[in-house]
Amino acid sequence: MLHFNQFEKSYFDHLVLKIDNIKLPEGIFWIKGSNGAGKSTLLKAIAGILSFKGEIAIGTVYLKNHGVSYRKMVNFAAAEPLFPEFLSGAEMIALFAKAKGAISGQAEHLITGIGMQDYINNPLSSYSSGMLKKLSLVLAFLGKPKLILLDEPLNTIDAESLEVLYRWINEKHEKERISFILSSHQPLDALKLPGLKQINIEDKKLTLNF
Ligand SMILES: Nc1ncnc2c1ncn2[C@@H]1O[C@H](COP(=O)(O)OP(=O)(O)OP(=O)(O)O)[C@@H](O)[C@H]1O
Repeated sequence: MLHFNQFEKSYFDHLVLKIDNIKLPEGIFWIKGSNGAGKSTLLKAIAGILSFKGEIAIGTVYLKNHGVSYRKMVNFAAAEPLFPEFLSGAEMIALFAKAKGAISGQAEHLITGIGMQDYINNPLSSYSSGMLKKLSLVLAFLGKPKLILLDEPLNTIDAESLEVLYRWINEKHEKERISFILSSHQPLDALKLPGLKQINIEDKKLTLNF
């Protein structure tokens, strides 16, 4: 599904990650590594929002050569999402829904599914960190991506929303064959995500533990 070839990411002279040649199959992956290991860096590179050396591709669609088509296939929720404070949640979702080609009704289904309907029209400046996190999750599920990247999705969301998130991931994977890469310092519940596979980042390298 996701192919890395001669991938290297450095910040100035500091090499963070080097992946010679790895093909990740379809699935749900938990990317693990200590603080500063490079998890967010990798997710941002896959999302196409960080420069890097080498190639990342989904099938035959290369991020560097087919940027628009590639980015349509990849959705990303940042660990600490930042949004324009003057917009409402509904306006933010409408923008993303259009950009991602979401079908009619999908956004409303996600908003009510995760319980945001009571404050969806309020300005984002009034949102708590958990409310912003839920918004970032809704945005990540919009459209029809092939891959959804969730950086620390468990941070700040309540137990009820976590159950919704597990259900959404399983449904999307089973029904639409969408793959997921999640980073989390908190343990992910393997019973609630059957087939969860682990990836490790250690010593600037990626190891597939499956
Ligand atoms: N914008 C940046 N400029 C310079 N160095 C950076 C930048 N972003 C990250 N780094 C460095 O890259 C390395 C990997 O950082 P990254 O945020 O990807 O780690 P992480 O595994 O997500 O960490 P954590 O578990 O603490 O969130 C760290 O050494 C960090 O200092």
